Amino acid sequence: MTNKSGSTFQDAPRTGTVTFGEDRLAIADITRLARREARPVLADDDAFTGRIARGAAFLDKLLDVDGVIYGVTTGYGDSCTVAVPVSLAYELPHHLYTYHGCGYGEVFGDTETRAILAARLTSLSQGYSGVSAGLLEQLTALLEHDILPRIPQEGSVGASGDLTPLSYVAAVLCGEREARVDGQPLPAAEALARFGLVPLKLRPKEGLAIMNGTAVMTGLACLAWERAEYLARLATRITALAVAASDGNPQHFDETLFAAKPHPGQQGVAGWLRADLGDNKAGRNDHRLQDRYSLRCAPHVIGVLADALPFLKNVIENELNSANDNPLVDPDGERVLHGGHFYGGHIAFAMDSLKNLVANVADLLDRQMALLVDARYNHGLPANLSGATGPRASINHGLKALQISASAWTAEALKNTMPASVFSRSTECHNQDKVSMGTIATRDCLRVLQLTEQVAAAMLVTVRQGLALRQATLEGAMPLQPGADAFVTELADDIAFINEDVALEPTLRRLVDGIQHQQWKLYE
Ligand SMILES: N[C@@H](Cc1ccc(O)cc1)C(=O)O
Repeated sequence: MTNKSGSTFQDAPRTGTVTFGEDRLAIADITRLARREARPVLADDDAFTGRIARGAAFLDKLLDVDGVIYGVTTGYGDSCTVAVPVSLAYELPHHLYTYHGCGYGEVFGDTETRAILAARLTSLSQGYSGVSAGLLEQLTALLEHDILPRIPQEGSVGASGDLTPLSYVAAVLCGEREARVDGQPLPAAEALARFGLVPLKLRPKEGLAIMNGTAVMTGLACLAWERAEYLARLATRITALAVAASDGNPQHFDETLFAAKPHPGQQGVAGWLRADLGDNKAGRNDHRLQDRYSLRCAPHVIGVLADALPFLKNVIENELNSANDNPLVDPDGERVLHGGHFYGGHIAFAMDSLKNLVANVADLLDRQMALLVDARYNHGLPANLSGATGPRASINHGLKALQISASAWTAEALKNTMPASVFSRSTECHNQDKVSMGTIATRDCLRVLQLTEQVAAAMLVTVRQGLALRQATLEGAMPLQPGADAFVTELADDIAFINEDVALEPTLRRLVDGIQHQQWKLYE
């Protein structure tokens, strides 16, 4: 049985809440909301509601005295020199989301769209955007009722915020454009009405507040980080099984060896490998004194990712909990602060880095697979890990095509590591003459993650097959520690041993789904 998103995993019940406007939110808060595992709640303490009310009231007061406020009584961006009479200021937000309705490309999926909404709500709840409580409530209601704006993925330069994609959020809040409810496309006004919601009439500055920020790249970065973190653990488990299947040398992960190189993440990966393979002090040099790099140096590849993750988490969470808007409205000092907090440079850096780290893991696993399927390097296993014997061996090709696919996925992942942030284009009449391209970096990163998860799925099939063959035909695989051993038993139940050629696509899809749902508990 598959659910709406085509996954065999049942959606988890919504337990617990995530409160906006209270404490600093974490990546996990956004991803729980994105998977609909938690309910969104707005803080209702006096400190929060008072601050929001003061910000909106201060803007009203400024308008009353006819002050010049960027984006409220002026045009947008380079058009900030154009004065807008107060009588038209109320129409301006509507124009902003309307002329930004020029997105294109694939539409973001449900999980992504929820992450984007949650990230925008986190930022606006900092109380620096001068928005009304009503806007925050409507945004919360979209998340609560799962009314998902249809957001095309392309058209943001990631500085000036994710203006164009976020214009689709602004429009839906106002009952315009299209939303998805329960997977069905609906005109936004109908979607709102279904839940008794009334379209917003944006107050001056509220269009900018919704759109002039980094919520698309930041929400997606939360999802990317979580997937990368799981992948680091999965790639380590796969490496352990690749060592066992190829009768490699676990001594490469010796504790004293790694104590001599003090990168904590790398040491952690080596520790996980020892937890799977045992603390093999004796060393096993039956075939070669030293395994090839894709096995021997696995902690040096996966470990870079492991070492970067805590740093990247902090960067992403700082952006998440920022007022990434312009101008900021300080409700207490009663000042309008003009700056460039919509600039997504930190997320651009984080995602350009993460996609590089993840693609290196794809490359590592692809190389491990190349060793395992090749009878010249796999220490006694059949070519292509084919399980067929006797005359039938001649017509069976085992994992030959799977390896070709894994190579293609790896190549595509590596190709997507080109940094996006260095492709800044001066745009918008040279007002936005330096931009982050953080949203492109993030979309690249998600693509690289998908491809790497596919390579990992191919490797799960490979190690399952390789271990079974070693068990059956040779003197047996090296003993595994309980965690890894239980994992292999589960894999063997899940993936049929391949005697005769079989079309593996359904198996791969099931495994990728499992990876994306973190099916296996790893090193917890
Ligand atoms: N991000 C710009 C605002 C902007 C808004 C809409 C645009 O179309 C262009 C620019 C700023 O705050 O300076």
